[in-house]
Amino acid sequence: MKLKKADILKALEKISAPGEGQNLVESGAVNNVQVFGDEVEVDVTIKNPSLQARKKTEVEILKIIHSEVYQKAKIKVNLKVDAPEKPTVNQIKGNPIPGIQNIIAVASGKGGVGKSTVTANLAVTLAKMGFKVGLLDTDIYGPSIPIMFDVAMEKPLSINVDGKAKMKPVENYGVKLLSIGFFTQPNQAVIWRGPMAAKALNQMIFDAHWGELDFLLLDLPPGTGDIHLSIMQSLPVTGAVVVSTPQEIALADARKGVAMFQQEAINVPVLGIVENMAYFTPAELPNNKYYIFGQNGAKNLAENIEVPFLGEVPLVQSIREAGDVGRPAVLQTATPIEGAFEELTKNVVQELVARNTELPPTEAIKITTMAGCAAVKKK
Ligand SMILES: Nc1ncnc2c1ncn2[C@@H]1O[C@H](COP(=O)(O)OP(=O)(O)OP(=O)(O)O)[C@@H](O)[C@H]1O
Repeated sequence: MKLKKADILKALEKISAPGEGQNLVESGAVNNVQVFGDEVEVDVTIKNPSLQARKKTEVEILKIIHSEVYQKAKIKVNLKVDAPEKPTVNQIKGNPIPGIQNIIAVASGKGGVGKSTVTANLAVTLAKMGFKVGLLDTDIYGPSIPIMFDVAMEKPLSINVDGKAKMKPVENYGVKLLSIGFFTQPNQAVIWRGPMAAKALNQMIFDAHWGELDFLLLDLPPGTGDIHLSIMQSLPVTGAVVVSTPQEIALADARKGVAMFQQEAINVPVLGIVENMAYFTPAELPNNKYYIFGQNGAKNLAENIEVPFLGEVPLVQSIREAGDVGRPAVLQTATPIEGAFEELTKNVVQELVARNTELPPTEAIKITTMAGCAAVKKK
């Protein structure tokens, strides 16, 4: 028997395209029908990639041609799937905090690599550039921001905002600060259970009067634990910065830190990796570099896992001293340290701008130009 293409197409009109309101022919799913005597070949492309949809479409095509056109037709179905690409942009999660434009989480896999030191100097550099900056120390295990900003003895005041009692961040060096350390005794070992810590953090985020901020930096606890998850879930984190030393064991943990942000459930864009303690420079021999923890480790890691490398910070005694006395090192102007942090901060802002242009505008992302960034203008 000689089959007719028109009859086949008419029969195929009785099948609906999976996941679409139209039939297979109307929707354009049928790309081609070829007929050779009693043989039929149907090329069809559907949008639903599930195995069930593919099987169902194929079986329906066979059935309808057999029942409506010719029972003994020899049918070949070439089925392709053209699923719409998943949006590659990252989603902003959590409730936006009114007035806060960008939230940057600073993380490290391993403890003690200088995450708080980098966060503090990044915050002060952004403030020096003219941005409005807040820093939330979420490190429940060892909150060091109050010491690094010389405000360890201060307590946030309660103020009345629109009839509600709100916590007023402590301020120093142009940076608004809240830390879990303000609510614990210095000598007391606080054992936070996940939900308790999450509650305390939520209060510091949502019951605080941060006002207008261009950037809220989050100093995260080291590692990749529960607390990280609850922060990522309750806050629209714009991007993450991962700090590592060039040392092998720190790098292995930094890799995990990056992977945590990139997990599908978290999906926070990684702005890049910072190499802290990249080399040691003695004050009396400023041109000598000693690669105590190895050379370019974090830089190579960044290249390897294809995330931006944001910059390197040397291991310098004055950075440690500045942290201990509560005056971040970048406050000493015209030093190589100030220069290194300016370069780093400029790169962070640049990556943030790039990331914000790729995302649909939301309350959480508004910085779209480098205007106001003094370090950028200088270059
Ligand atoms: N580039 C640097 N040069 C000299 N000392 C540094 C440098 N970076 C950090 N330090 C010092 O190393 C110690 C650890 O730094 P920091 O507390 O910032 O690390 P961390 O990763 O935040 O630690 P934690 O795991 O406790 O959160 C501090 O004494 C700090 O002053």
